[in-house]
Amino acid sequence: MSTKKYRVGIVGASGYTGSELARILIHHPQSDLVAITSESHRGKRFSDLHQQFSGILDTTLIGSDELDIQNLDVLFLALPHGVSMEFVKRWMNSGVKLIDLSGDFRLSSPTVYEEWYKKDHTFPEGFETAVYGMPELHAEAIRKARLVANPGCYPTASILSLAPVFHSGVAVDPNGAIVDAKSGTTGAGVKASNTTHFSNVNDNFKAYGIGNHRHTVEIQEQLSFLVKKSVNLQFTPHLLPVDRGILATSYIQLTGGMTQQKLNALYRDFYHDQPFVRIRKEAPAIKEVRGSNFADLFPFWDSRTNRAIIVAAIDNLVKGAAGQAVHNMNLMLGLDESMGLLQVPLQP
Ligand SMILES: NC(=O)C1=CN([C@@H]2O[C@H](COP(=O)(O)OP(=O)(O)OC[C@H]3O[C@@H](n4cnc5c(N)ncnc54)[C@H](OP(=O)(O)O)[C@@H]3O)[C@@H](O)[C@H]2O)C=CC1
Ligand SMILES: CC(=O)N[C@@H](CCC(=O)OP(=O)(O)O)C(=O)O
Repeated sequence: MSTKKYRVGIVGASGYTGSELARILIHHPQSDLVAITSESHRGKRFSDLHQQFSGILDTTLIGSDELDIQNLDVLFLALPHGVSMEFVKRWMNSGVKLIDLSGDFRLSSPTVYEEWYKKDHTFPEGFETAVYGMPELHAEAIRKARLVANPGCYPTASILSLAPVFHSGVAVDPNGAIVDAKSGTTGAGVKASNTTHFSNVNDNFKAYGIGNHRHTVEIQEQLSFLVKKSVNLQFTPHLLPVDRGILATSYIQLTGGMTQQKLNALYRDFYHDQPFVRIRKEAPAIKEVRGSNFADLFPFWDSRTNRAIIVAAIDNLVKGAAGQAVHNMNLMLGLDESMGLLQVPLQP
């Protein structure tokens, strides 16, 4: 078995997913983290910015204009949407494998993007090449991809929850599904804002983006792709007073004839060869996946209302972002898909 080291770079080092990528990649046996960029902190050391890396990763940050792109095998873009597309445009034909953590290339077309993100797309050509990076659904395409659009954190929890039932065709009305999701504040990025201000988050809990959050269309499109017809669903996010974690509870109306045993079998069969989806016997808690790449699912059949209720827990920064991105890298490089990603969750 080859033990070749692949040369890897991260753009956007000062952000949360940039730091989480570094945390995973430094222990990845076949990655060599050779370049980390920061526009706002170039010249500083990575560990000056993220002090938990002191003595572990003291690499000097460079500007993205200083990157020796020809010298890299893989480049992660951990940038805000709207910013990332310019970098994809610049490096699309450089030969480097690009993994974009933003939402810039996740949707089916620039038109859908502009409708939901309320901004112009400056690199529409990228949509022809981009592959939606959810390994549980698109592993074959990801293996051949030059540009992977890494999924959003809420869509990761939501799509994994709904896919087995939608794929089996037992939902009464695929348009009637409801996803009620809650996220920790790191989902909003490193920049302080009124929303993430301590006094507004601590001892508090609120819904936002009701009826119009951009992740609604991302979830709908992936499920539509799976069932080969248009899907409309209800998605409501909430902000939790915790650092990390997403807990999503999904409701799908079924006809009778379902049992708890059959529902469990549906989920176990759909994910039987997936290393990071764990089908649980009880509802998972966010601390049971914290710091790990696992997505824990609990399918529950409510015979009283004929509803399947699926509770999902992920770490938004790992399975919802950096971990899933490294999983995509493994597939793109033809490596064991779980390489460097089998950390045990940090509990308590
Ligand atoms: N946080 C999460 O849970 C998840 C995030 N994502 C997506 O991943 C991407 C990165 O997220 P995250 O790490 O949380 O974001 P952050 O806001 O924490 O970090 C983004 C970084 O991008 C760099 N940057 C470069 N140009 C700009 C610019 N014009 N404006 C602002 N920042 C800029 C900055 O780093 P520097 O100055 O060092 O270059 C900044 O720290 C986003 O697209 C996000 O939507 C996806 C799933 C989950
Ligand atoms: C808690 C929180 O604010 N979460 C973010 C989504 C997280 C994310 O990064 O999603 P994208 O990659 O699709 O932008 C939000 O609701 O906007």
